[in-house]
Amino acid sequence: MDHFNLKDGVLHAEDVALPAIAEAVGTPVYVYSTATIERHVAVFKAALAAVESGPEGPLIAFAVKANPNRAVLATLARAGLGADVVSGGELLRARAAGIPADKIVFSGVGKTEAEMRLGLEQGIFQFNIESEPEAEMLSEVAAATGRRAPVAFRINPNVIAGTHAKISTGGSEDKFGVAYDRAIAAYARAAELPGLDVRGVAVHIGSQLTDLGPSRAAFEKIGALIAELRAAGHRIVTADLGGGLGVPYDPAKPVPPLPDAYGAMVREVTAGWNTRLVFEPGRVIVGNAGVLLSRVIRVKPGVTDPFVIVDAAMNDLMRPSLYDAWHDIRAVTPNGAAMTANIVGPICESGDSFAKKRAMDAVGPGDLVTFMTAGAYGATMANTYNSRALTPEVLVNGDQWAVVRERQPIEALIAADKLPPWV
Ligand SMILES: Cc1ncc(COP(=O)(O)O)c(C=O)c1O
Ligand SMILES: N[C@@H](CCCC[NH3+])C(=O)O
Repeated sequence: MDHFNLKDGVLHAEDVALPAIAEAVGTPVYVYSTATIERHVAVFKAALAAVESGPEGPLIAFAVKANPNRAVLATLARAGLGADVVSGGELLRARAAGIPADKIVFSGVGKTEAEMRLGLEQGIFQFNIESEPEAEMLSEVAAATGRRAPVAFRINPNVIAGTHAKISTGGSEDKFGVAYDRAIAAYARAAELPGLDVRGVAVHIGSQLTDLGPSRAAFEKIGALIAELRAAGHRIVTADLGGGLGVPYDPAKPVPPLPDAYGAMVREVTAGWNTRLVFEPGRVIVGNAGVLLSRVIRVKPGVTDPFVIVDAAMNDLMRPSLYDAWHDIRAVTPNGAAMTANIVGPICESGDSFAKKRAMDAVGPGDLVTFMTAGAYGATMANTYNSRALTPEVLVNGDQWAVVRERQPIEALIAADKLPPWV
């Protein structure tokens, strides 16, 4: 359940009519619902209420990459969430939004020395490191300042997640994590490094997972590894199970497992682990909490189906062109009629297409449409291709709303380029 519903024939975000936002801010614009975000946090927390996770309970570290808007992060901070970050930039954003450093996990295969130093200075909860060379570098950086970095190795369990290849991370040919078979040797070496406090394991096999089987298989392997590591004398006190839970995009497809089912599976698999569990949900918290609101520029006849040309494009929402992802498309003021159309943006790429032969509400020039389930990996993946300024973002809360990122002025985009003296 989200909070985007028709009221008196007009699509609302909570109690705010979307045309009011479009009038005031222009289109395209991302619109997020506070109530949906808060509801998803509550549902996710409740789903994990019964897992064994030591006296402090699980650490739920929101995957900042899914939606790094500072107002969104501040909303999550208020709800008690930590953050999973993959760059110094994300770390600083999370801190700027009020997320305490001791609730921050730093993931990613390519942390630089500067990023390691930043994490150490901030006093983050844990570095999830992804290779032996990274362990060596982090140890050196930490030891140079007399610190010991709290560390978990991210393990690549060689489990195929069954999601889109571009968002699958747990196969042995993927760049992520230390190969399961190398784990024992990696921990043994890392335990000798002066700058590390190796105290955990981590795993994340992919995103938009619609079947719990692969996650279960990966977690079972992690459980076996924890036992092996302890037998080898390592102190393992944290287990980070990553993110990845899918959300419904296409109403015609089966609904992915709900957080409750995920929580029950985790509870069963992790019973007796005697670790503090960490979770890194992204999409499941914010995916259905956002829409991209856009206006139809014109409708162009096609050979079979018309092209509905909207003012949003692949630079604003990359998912359809990158992953052939489905986003439901709704009219903001549906008139009861239906149409089959190709929904495209104005960019000069054939790939700038949101949907082909889509059966949807009938719309015409000037009408508003929404791309649903755009709260995760939407605005954050936007770019300025075709010199299109970055899209603004709006956060709704009941009957209030605020611009939480202004539309980038085109002048700012142009001014960012500097001319060398010879032109
Ligand atoms: C290490 C890590 N943690 C968490 C996430 C969040 O994933 P999701 O948004 O699918 O929950 C990702 C992205 O796949 C990730 O790479
Ligand atoms: N960007 C992807 C998810 C990537 C997850 C990153 N580890 C998407 O939109 O589905």
